[in-house]
Amino acid sequence: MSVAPDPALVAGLDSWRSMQARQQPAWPDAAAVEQVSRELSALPPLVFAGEADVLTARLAAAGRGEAFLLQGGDCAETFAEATADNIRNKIKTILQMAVVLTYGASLPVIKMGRMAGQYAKPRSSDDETRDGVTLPAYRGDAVNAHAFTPQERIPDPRRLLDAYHRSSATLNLIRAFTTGGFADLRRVHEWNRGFLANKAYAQYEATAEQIDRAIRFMAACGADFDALRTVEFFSSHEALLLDYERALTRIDSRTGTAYDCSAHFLWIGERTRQLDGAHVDFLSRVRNPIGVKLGPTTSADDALALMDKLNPSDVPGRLTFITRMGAGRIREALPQLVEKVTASGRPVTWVCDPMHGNTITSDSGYKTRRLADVLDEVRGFFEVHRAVGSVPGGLHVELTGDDVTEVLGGSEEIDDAGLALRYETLVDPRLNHQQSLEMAFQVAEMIRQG
Ligand SMILES: O=C[C@H](O)[C@H](O)COP(=O)(O)O
Ligand SMILES: C=C(OP(=O)(O)O)C(=O)O
Repeated sequence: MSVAPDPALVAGLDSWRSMQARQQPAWPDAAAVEQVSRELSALPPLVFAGEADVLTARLAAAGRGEAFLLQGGDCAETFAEATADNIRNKIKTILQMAVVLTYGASLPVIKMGRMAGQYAKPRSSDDETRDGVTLPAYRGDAVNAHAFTPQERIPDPRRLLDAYHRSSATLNLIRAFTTGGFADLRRVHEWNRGFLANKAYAQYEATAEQIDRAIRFMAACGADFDALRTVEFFSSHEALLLDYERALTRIDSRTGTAYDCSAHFLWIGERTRQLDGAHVDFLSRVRNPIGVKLGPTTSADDALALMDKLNPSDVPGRLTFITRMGAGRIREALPQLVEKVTASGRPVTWVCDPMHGNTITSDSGYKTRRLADVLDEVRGFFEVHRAVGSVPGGLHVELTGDDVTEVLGGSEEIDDAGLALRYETLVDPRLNHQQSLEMAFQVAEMIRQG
């Protein structure tokens, strides 16, 4: 039997429309946006509310130190790259990192992609100028195209429908890979095939061999391995384009409450987390587990006020704070936040995004990051939580399963000249497959030390 929603709850889902919504595209035609919203509202949800509830329970465990979140994927997914090869390589990378973390740290790892919906980006500037020509900035494939022509840069709401369909196809393949046998832990070696031999892969092979031996031993003892065949894999993206998120929000017939069914987990970005802003209001009204990015200027009072607004009933796992302070600032900026939030005794899951506070421009002009800074921020995150007695609950990273050259350093020693070889991202630099594995080994060690 379905539960009827409270009419006030349904009306509240549109209250963001009278608030300031930052980082929205300047859509040229409001009627076209309304038409697309109607079409999206009539399409099936991408996820089931019950799956979001399972994730809330998993994130609650991460908040208590009984699990660890690994959230990773592109800075910005693109329509052109929503291919089987790309999706498979990203999943393989996340599965491999998860194996390294699970084995190294003896903790269950919650696997979540910045995938199947990460098609919109907040930007520092509304415009981009090249050779004296100024056009609207690229805001992700859900909004406009990257090509630098006046026509391509005009925000087009029909792209929201494309974003929905690409997300749907991506999620379909993710579900096939993660439940159809590809993610079976007994294939742990095969996820490494096709990558060139190097230090991180050799280290991975050694771990995989140990896991294999343990599995063979348990099999010989008569253990039942059905549970190893499938893995839980959750989708997530920044809930930036409120017309899209609203249209994908549905009333759960089991409970009469609202879920944003565009993904299992949605987060609010550093640029849109104003307490009286539209994004915070909208996500306060859906029941998914949600995150908020917190940059180095966040005060403890900001964090506490966000908890009041976004998780007034103190549901464990509902609210994740994703801190992105920068390696140079985390040790001074994070303690005051963590101390006060911890002293409140209220549940929050703390996750480290070591990417967004460490962006630099290289001498040759590439937007990049140093792997050393990224790892140093993760180290600082663990140090602060250990000192305060709180729980470092996870990692949020921009990565790809491919062999790109966007982040400096790592055992391949990518330098400024090397960036030009395969710099493919349209917005922010991502760890490549090897750098991602290197990071997993180091983070497993950090967890183990605790
Ligand atoms: O991914 C994060 C932001 O969208 C990105 O850093 C903004 O980049 P910009 O400063 O190039 O606009
Ligand atoms: C824009 C992002 O991050 P932040 O809001 O932390 O800058 C992002 O994660 O894509």
